[in-house]
Amino acid sequence: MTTQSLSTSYQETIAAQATAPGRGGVGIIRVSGPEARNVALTILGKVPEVRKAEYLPFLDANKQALDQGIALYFQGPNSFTGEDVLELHGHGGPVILDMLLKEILALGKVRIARPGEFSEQAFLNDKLDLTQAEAIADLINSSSEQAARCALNSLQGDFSKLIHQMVENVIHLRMYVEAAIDFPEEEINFLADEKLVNDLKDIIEEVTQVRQQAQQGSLIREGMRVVIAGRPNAGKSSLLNALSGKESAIVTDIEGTTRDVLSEQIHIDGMPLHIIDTAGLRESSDRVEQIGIERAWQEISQADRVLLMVDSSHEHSLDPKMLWPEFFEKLPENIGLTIIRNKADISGAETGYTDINDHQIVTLSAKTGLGIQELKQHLKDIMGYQGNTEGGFIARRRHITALENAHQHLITGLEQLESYVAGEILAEELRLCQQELDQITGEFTSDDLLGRIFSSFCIGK
Ligand SMILES: Nc1nc2c(c(=O)[nH]1)N(C=O)[C@@H](CNc1ccc(C(=O)N[C@@H](CCC(=O)O)C(=O)O)cc1)CN2
Ligand SMILES: Nc1nc2c(ncn2[C@@H]2O[C@H](COP(=O)(O)OP(=O)(O)OP(=O)(O)O)[C@@H](O)[C@H]2O)c(=O)[nH]1
Ligand SMILES: [K+]
Repeated sequence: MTTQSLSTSYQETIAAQATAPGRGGVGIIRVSGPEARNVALTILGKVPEVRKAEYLPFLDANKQALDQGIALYFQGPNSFTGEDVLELHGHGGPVILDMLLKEILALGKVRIARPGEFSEQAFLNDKLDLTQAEAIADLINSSSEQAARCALNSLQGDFSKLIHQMVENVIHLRMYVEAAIDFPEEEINFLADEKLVNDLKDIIEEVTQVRQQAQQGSLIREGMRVVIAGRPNAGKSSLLNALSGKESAIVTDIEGTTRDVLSEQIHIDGMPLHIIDTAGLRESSDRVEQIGIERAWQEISQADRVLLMVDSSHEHSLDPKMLWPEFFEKLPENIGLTIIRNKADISGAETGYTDINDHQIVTLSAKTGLGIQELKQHLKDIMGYQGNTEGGFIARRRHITALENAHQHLITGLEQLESYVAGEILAEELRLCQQELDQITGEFTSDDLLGRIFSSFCIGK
């Protein structure tokens, strides 16, 4: 871990195609860094007026026109990256754009950008913090309108603001506690002050709330993994089809139809879900089916939720331990389970949601669609999905982990304070808490982390 205050500006100039590869109406080559000016002088014969679109030929080394396009010039630090930026908006054909990029690289002072490097420059030049840079990638990759709106909220700084607020409060407490330690005669009085305990509890509450919001944000970004498991012919593939609204999986009355894992991404009122259909679980001597069953268990162990599907016209128990003891024993403890009682149309069971002895049960018919709506509602409920993006922001696993760690440091600090009036330990826990929060925005990071984040961006971003 290293603390970063990289105010040093980039020495290198980078270039890449900013628009997606392939044919398009317009294609953009972006150049960022100290050489952007010289590139403009060579390719355009002039440096365009700042932020004013100019229509002019793009020239090769022999002053021959390669394309006739629009150029935009931004003067650092007033640009996306904080460096001088030249944008060449040409005709969007792969050959033309390649020729243009080659011409720029041939000048010898510009190299091709790594994936995410423009955004990395922006981060290193303090144009964006880390959550905002991540939000750009999430905005581009978002698979629903909800996700896009939340990513934009993050990009505009909503998430960062919450983090900064918490950091500020932690710093305030640290100053108080450290002052107390510095005056040993007063220390006990200082630390025994009820206000300190209350302030600490307030911050814990704040972190808890932001963590919940972040969980929503991560759910919106990634989607919950819901695995449908059960015996052959329970109707698992039929349920996948009913939820996805298409005939993704083969449905037959032959047991063991599904042999491999099938996955569909769907949205319920904007909540993204990965629905995973698995091979029916049973003893089998068929090698292919056995592998399918192994894969089913792998999926189950990685699920956010398992839907255990049973045929309600055959199985009457509502208690999974009775219903299927072997399944229940093998199910990892931390994975939530909902029992789906299918084929209500023939069993006559009443459709809808019930919970009995802590077991959550949805009765439905995958064939007729009765009860599907209630299942969707149930899935929203268990994820605490609200469906509005007002103030929502996108979040990643790493943010949640940092918030969890920050929370843990506060809890430990509070315990130490309440049980032992241990000022030194509290001060240390507060310092570690701040460090965790600072990692979220990137005020405190490692090169390793930055590398991992930016390298997952697309090229030209
Ligand atoms: N043509 C083009 N469109 C684009 C981008 C781009 O780089 N080029 N963007 C790339 O992702 C996004 C927009 N992001 C941008 C962010 C900052 C600045 C910029 O010039 N910032 C200056 C001035 C700010 C101001 O006037 O408010 C600055 O920060 O000082 C430009 C684009 C989406 N559309
Ligand atoms: N009556 C009725 N039949 C259903 C219902 N759901 C599924 N079925 C039938 O049950 C049979 C098995 O359905 P599938 O969806 O293939 O079952 P599965 O659990 O995926 O089966 P495997 O792939 O063999 O594990 C088919 O004949 C379906 O038409 C339902 O709600 N009501
Ligand atoms: K089947």
